[in-house]
Amino acid sequence: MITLDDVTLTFPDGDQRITAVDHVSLRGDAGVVTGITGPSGSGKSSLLAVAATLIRPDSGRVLIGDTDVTSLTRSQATTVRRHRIGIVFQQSNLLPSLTAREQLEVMGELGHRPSHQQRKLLAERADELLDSVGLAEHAGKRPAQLSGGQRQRVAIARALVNQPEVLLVDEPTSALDQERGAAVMTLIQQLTHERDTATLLVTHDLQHRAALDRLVTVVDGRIIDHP
Ligand SMILES: Nc1ncnc2c1ncn2[C@@H]1O[C@H](COP(=O)(O)OP(=O)(O)OP(=O)(O)O)[C@@H](O)[C@H]1O
Repeated sequence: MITLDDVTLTFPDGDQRITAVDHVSLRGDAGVVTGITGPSGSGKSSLLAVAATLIRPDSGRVLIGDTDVTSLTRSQATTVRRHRIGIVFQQSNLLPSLTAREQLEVMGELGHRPSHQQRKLLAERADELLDSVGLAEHAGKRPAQLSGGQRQRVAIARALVNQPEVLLVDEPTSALDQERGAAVMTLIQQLTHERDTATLLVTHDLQHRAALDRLVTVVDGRIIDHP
């Protein structure tokens, strides 16, 4: 579960400050895709960056499970981010020289040197995840050999390799056509249900509304409805 509790985030804007997130409280439950929508500039990505511990809010708290990540040091927050949060950005941000399997293995090895046994388990998990995103046969391919939709699937699998409780996804379909976009959204919903992740998914277009279990709308940094 992820909880944002009365979070406010401002950015400098000349000699003033602009409020990107304005007293937002939001809970993402395990096994639920919570969609966050709203107009351009309304603060969706800022909200996600705070949830990801990438930006510390001016005030308010972010809890991952029971851990208040806003009170952690930068290095403690990095550890939480690596182990408990998976992040998928608009562009898949894959490393060009690595195969699909290696993208996942590298993520699993970040920050520690795995034993032989751990490496073996990681390779198994990478294969299992690539299978679950429909890419078992493409595990040995590099990003340039994959389509946009396949690259986004690798990015989703990579985000799940450390078995995170929280999955944060920013506009996953923006580089995809409608059909591939729909397939990626359905996949995220299916993995959220199967793996019990608390998924927050930012999207400005609602043609894939069916793949969201819940939807909140942000306008001018505030959540305006909580259906
Ligand atoms: N690094 C930054 N420095 C200054 N202002 C910023 C920064 N990032 C975002 N903002 C401002 O904060 C507000 C919210 O931006 P944000 O990117 O979170 O909106 P968004 O809803 O994700 O927009 P979009 O749908 O266009 O991606 C905007 O007014 C934006 O200009």
